[in-house]
Amino acid sequence: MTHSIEPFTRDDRPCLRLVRSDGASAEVSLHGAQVLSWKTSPDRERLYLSPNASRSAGGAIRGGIPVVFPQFAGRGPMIKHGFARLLEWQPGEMNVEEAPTAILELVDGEQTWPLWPHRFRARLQVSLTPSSLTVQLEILNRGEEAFEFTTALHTYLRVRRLPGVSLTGLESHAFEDSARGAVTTAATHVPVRFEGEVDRVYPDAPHALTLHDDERVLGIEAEGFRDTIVWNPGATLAASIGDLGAGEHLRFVCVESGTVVAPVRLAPGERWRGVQRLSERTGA
Ligand SMILES: O=P(O)(O)OC[C@H]1O[C@H](O)[C@H](O)[C@@H](O)[C@@H]1O
Repeated sequence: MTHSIEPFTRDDRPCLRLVRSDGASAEVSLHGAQVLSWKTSPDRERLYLSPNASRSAGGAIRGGIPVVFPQFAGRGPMIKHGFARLLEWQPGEMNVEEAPTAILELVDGEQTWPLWPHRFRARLQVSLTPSSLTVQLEILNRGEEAFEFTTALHTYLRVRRLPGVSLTGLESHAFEDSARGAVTTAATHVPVRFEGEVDRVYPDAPHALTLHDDERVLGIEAEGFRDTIVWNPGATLAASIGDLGAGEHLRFVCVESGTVVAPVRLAPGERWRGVQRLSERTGA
């Protein structure tokens, strides 16, 4: 069997399914260019998608890999996390030769100008490499004035047992604690664990992290992105979020590669690229 990329519909939304000859697969929605599923084998889903995720045309989808652009969270005047996750992207080039690779694009237009008066092209490239998923976001300034943006790949990683989950690689780094008024907090010198709400921004964070979920191990590498965001809403907040629900916080952690503290500035004609790579290391 060879690799393939096929269109299909999920919850009334046009999507692409990438399949590797070794059985790995990924699904990407044109809505938001959002990766909704990554399976390293047919029965091994690695991403979390909420069973209560919005199915409405213009809504944000809770789970997978939302593309946050051109504003992270409330760090600016725009709607939370910007508009990229709310709009329909266009399918671009596809390649199934070495690794199934799909490109989706969003360019500025009447929908974006009222929100952000800049001329840009965003391109998301999703590649299904052996035991790994590589997602690259490229932003081009196609206008005549410089602009600034913040951005992130807001990855929801599925976990089997939240109390058995730890994230290593950030132990010696201070962070902004968004769950406690963004107060700067000294390095903890222990792996991140998820007991209650965790909402942290690690500025200029290391670019190789490891998520342990009991015996399962996942590598998270970033290039081009400066910061790392770690989020789990905890029980109380999860229960109050309509498209999550009681108990859903037990099924994921977000480990986000972003540039959110100091915005990226692009001169006319300039491009910026950020990559997040998820790699299955070991475990059943
Ligand atoms: O609910 P959303 O708009 O998708 O945002 C979900 C979360 O995104 C990031 O991880 C932020 O750090 C959190 O503060 C936020 O709650």
